[in-house]
Amino acid sequence: MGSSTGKPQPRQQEERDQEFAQIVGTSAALESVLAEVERVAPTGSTVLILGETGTGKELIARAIHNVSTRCGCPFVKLNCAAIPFDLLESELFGHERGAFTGAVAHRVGRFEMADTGTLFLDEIGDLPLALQPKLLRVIQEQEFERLGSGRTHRINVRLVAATHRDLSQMVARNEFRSDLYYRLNVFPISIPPLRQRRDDIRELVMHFVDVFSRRMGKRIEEVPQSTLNAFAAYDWPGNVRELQNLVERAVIRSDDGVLPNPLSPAEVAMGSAPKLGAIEVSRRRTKPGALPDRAYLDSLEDIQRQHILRVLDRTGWLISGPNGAGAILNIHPNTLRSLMDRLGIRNNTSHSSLNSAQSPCHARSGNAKRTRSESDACTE
Ligand SMILES: Nc1ncnc2c1ncn2[C@@H]1O[C@H](COP(=O)(O)OP(=O)(O)OP(=O)(O)O)[C@@H](O)[C@H]1O
Repeated sequence: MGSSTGKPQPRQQEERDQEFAQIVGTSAALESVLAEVERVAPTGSTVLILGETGTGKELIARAIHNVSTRCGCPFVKLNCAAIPFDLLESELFGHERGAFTGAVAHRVGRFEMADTGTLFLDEIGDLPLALQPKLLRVIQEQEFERLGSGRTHRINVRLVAATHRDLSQMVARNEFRSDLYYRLNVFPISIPPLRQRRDDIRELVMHFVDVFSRRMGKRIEEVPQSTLNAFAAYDWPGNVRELQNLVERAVIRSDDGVLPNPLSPAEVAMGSAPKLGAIEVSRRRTKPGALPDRAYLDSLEDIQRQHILRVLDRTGWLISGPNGAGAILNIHPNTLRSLMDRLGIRNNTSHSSLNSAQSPCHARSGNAKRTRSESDACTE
């Protein structure tokens, strides 16, 4: 653990590195997240982890548990979005036999399973309003009753919750109870999206190349600069999970020891950062005065096409009206339509703008979070 007074000493640094061994990356943004983890872990306080899908919220929750005095006790996870409403209460608090139709035996809930340890409630923003007072009570009083029982159970559980939603906005819309929000928001930790910590990309790529090449028994001897440049310029809407999946795809595709660029043109168009990012990468690696590699210089049309596709993706392909792409791009809808025609942008799977069989919408949903099954709500 680092001291609270400044930089960790070498031994502390070594211990810290071991504790965070699974967390790859050395960007300043990630380092400051880890410093927050170190600060809060030993306190036992409730932590709220905020971040887009795939940024590593669960990894951070586990790190908080591992660095805390509860390490060695249970770490129990429940994904509130993965459990049907009717079953969620029983999952959390357990039930007695006969508590409801189908309750043929008594069942221990996640709070009891996590006793003395940590309960990680993922997607807390999806917790139904009806269950929120019960959760508030158990956080405040550390006691609850199983469904169908009047017996009160006392427990000692540290709660770590996570969400990709803006809970304060949900509170403003009366979709989330303010008292529960304040109780959860004791110590918020925000994990920045990968596009805001591009310094981590290279290390993550190397890490996952290592993981997948070992797993598949393949030798990857070279990760070309062009592949790294493509990764560095991409926007990563699915964050580290998406990067992990794309590296896996690239390792599967590699048959000559070289890691190919796994990003399809559709993915690049849908999720690319402003291409200046790529140019900057080239510039940084190019001798002063030399021109960046032409391969990374997009034509104006390419940039227009990518930007229009991104805006259309946001508006659900709505072109006119105050929420349409025309209004966002500040051009008349008819002008936008003719521009789309000229650039070959069409909203169907056969559009040819990207030379791809995949529609942009499909490309995006391919990157998006995989549907979680009930089995994701696992226990360790
Ligand atoms: N810094 C990192 N180093 C190594 N692996 C990482 C890192 N961040 C995330 N991952 C990996 O990326 C995947 C997604 O991470 P995780 O499940 O923790 O994200 P999440 O934010 O909880 O996602 P979701 O919101 O969809 O539940 C996991 O396989 C995790 O191990």
